Order: sequence, then structure tokens, then C-alpha cells
Amino acid sequence: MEETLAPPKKFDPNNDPAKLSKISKFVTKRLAANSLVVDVEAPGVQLYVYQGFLGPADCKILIDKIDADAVPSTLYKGTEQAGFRTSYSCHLSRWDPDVGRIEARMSDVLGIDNDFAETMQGQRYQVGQEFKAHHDFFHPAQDYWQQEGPAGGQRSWTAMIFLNEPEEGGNTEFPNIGIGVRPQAGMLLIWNNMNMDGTLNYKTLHSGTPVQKGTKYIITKWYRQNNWLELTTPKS
Ligand SMILES: O=C(O)CCC(=O)C(=O)O
Ligand SMILES: [Fe+2]
Repeated sequence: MEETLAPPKKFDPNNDPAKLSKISKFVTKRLAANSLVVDVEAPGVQLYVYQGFLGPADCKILIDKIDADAVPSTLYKGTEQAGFRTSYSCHLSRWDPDVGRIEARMSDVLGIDNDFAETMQGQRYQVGQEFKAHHDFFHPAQDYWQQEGPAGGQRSWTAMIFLNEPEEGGNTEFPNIGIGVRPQAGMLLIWNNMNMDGTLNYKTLHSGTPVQKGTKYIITKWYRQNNWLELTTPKS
């Protein structure tokens, strides 16, 4: 495990600290200028909340889509572990008008071109379901990096929206920094998976803790170092 968690040793254009640092700085400045965005001031991790980002009608639209399309969640090849991610999830197409509209608002908050984002995911956790502690950034020593590296490069920022409030459990926890975020319907949670110098921030380790009562619905959006859409759309 040590080996696979090690930062990249030699320069890899798909995990480029200079580019990632530029994105870190740009987004940080933009978030600081937005009075609706609150800096959680977590030690060693840039973590932000935007309460009431999404209204109840839009939360419901996304919840209905998740219920219609969710299938058991997956993990990257080579990292599969039974019981690690037991939620159900689905892709939310950017070409769907409601999804596109909501994504555009999210990307505008961060100031990143939405084409840099992967297809957004919807997730549903029922009682007992969870996503154990992980990093959202890619570990370049893992096999999946051969495919994911050229397909957009490293993941920079994560944006997540809680669509409802499970009655018990289902917090998003960052064990390295002692922070647990309680789901609040419509709340946008944003964090930087990188340090300001563009290196991987290992303190961003986080989990979706088991839901104890009720159901938890969220959407998760991961931004890449490069233009994900362009790099993953087959050339005709
Ligand atoms: O369910 C959560 O609170 C966390 C989800 C998460 O970490 C992810 O989707 O990458
Ligand atoms: Fe995550």
C-alpha cells in the first residue's frame, strides 16, 4: 500500500504541479471573493461550504434521477475492496437541461470551465451503506492511472451537494483534520485535493460514514487538471 500511495517521483504531464497550483490559486481567490462561500478554516485542507446553494425543487429533480438510474457504485480497477463503497450511484449527463443548468452554476462558483469536470455522479446511501476513507485525487502509481492520466489528468477540486438530510449518520468526515460535515439539504461542499503548490494533499482523506437512519442523496463533481470533455470525446 505504501508504494501505491507515494507521490509521483518523476515529472508526469498529467499530474503537473505547476498547472495544479495555478488552478488552486485561481479558485481560492474566486471563492474568497464570494460572500456566500464560507471558509471552514480546516487545518491543512481548503474546505468551503455554501449553504442553500440548491433549492428544494432542484434537489428533488436530482433525487428522482438518482432513484431512476442508480446501480451499485464502483471503484477503480485494482482498488476494489468489498464493503468499501456500498452506495448506489449513477452518471448525471451534462446534456440533460436540468443537470447542465445546475452544473453551470457549480462551475461558476469555482470559476473552472465545466468541460474540465468529469460526468457528475449522483449517489444514494441506504441504511448501513458508506464510502470508506479515500482520496479523490488519483494515486499515479495505481494501474488505473494509465487510463485516467491521459483522460483529463489529476483531479483538482471536488464539489459535492447534499440533496437531503438522512435522519442519522451519513456525515462526510475528514479524519486527518477532525472535521465531520452533517448533510444539509442544498448545501454545496467544496474542497481542494491539492496543496497550494500543486502537490497531492494527503490530509484530504475523507469518508461518507454509514447511514444509520433514513437515506442520503448527494451529487459529486470532480474537476480535472485538463479539459476532460475534450480529451474523452472521440474525434470524428
Ligand atoms: O458520501 C460522502 O459524504 C462522500 C462522498 C465522496 O467522498 C465521493 O463521492 O467521492
Ligand atoms: Fe470522495
